[in-house]
Amino acid sequence: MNEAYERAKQTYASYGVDVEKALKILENIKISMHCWQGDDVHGFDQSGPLSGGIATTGNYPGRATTSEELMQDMEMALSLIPGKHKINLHASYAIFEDGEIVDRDAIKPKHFQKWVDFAKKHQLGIDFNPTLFSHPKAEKATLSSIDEDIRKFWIQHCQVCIRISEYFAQETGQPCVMNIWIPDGLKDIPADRLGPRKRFKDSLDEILSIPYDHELVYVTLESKVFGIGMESYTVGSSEFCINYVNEKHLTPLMDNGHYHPMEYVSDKISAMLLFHEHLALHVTRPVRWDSDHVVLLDDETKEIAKEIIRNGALDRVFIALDYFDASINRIAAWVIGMQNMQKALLQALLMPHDLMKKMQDKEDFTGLMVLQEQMKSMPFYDIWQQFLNTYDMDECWYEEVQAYEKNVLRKRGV
Ligand SMILES: C[C@H](O)[C@H](O)[C@@H](O)C(=O)CO
Ligand SMILES: [Mn+2]
Repeated sequence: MNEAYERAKQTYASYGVDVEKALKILENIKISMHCWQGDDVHGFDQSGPLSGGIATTGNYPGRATTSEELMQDMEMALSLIPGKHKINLHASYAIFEDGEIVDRDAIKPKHFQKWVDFAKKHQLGIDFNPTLFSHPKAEKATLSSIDEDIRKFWIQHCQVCIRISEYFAQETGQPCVMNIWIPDGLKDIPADRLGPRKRFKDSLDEILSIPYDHELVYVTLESKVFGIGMESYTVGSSEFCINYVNEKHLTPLMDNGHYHPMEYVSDKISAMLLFHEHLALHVTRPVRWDSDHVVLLDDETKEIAKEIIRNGALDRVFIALDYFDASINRIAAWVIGMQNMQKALLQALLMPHDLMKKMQDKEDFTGLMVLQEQMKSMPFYDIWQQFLNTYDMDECWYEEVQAYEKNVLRKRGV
């Protein structure tokens, strides 16, 4: 018997919290792990620079440069993360064989068959993203382009991505969240804000005019307030995206790096849940701006988790991570972020939400503050250890990552 765990369980029980129930719920929560942390968002379909305001800093050795390496690294990371999850792919991670070169408007399910094999081997679901950046045709604008050929190219790209998303869902037996984000915008003050948004709307209408199984594919739309090179105006603003998903019954996607620094996604979740069946999240850590730092167990991550749990929205919120840090060991970056999301959810599951809500409703704000502060020094560590133990895991995972870095990553020569 684990005495520390049993004692901690009793401490939580004294607040009316059922620890075993919380652990059971956590076991079944899937978090979508983004493949692009492993190769600094390069992808396999082009060798040009990153674009669309996507930037990585750092040159930590061992970046994955092939699909084999990326899968090997993801496998390593997943072996250190408790539970069964999903992986999140971008279209730029298509795998071409025998010298085949296929542009993004013509990629097919077969170019992702190895990812499906990988997912099946590890019992993972797959989420997907059309890649509308880091491509010669994305230098200016994509779905809002004034150039009809370019706009059509990206419409076609998103349509083939819907087909690939259906394939993922059929093969894995789990729905695929397919997220559309465009980097279109302007560096300086626009003369016409309406035109590009009108073209973006028309493009989305055309993309979504193809039939697809709405039970298998959840199309989401991700807004952004600004980006590098589009500081003054983004076509896919929050208002645009929220209104569009409302009209078309799509799913909104909120990335917590995509708002003004004093705006919090945690505060937006309840409002979105009142009007949408589902909500998708990109959990990240914006340091002063959309810097996509590794997710920590910080206040906003914990608050996001609390909003999902206390509103009973686990089956309505798709949780994905979105960050890319090239300055530290990339496998550690995955493990830290994934485990922190799980820790935040577990902490939220271990809170007496009904009691707290009653206090708020009775306007007992002093009692509520006392209780909220007490929650911060609960014996969470012992519960987390118990969770790791059920998966034969412990806190010493970094030693395994260090050994992998020495034996595998450092031998790659990048
Ligand atoms: C790779 C990107 O993070 C992603 O496509 C998008 O979700 C984003 O957040 C752009 O800032
Ligand atoms: Mn994002």
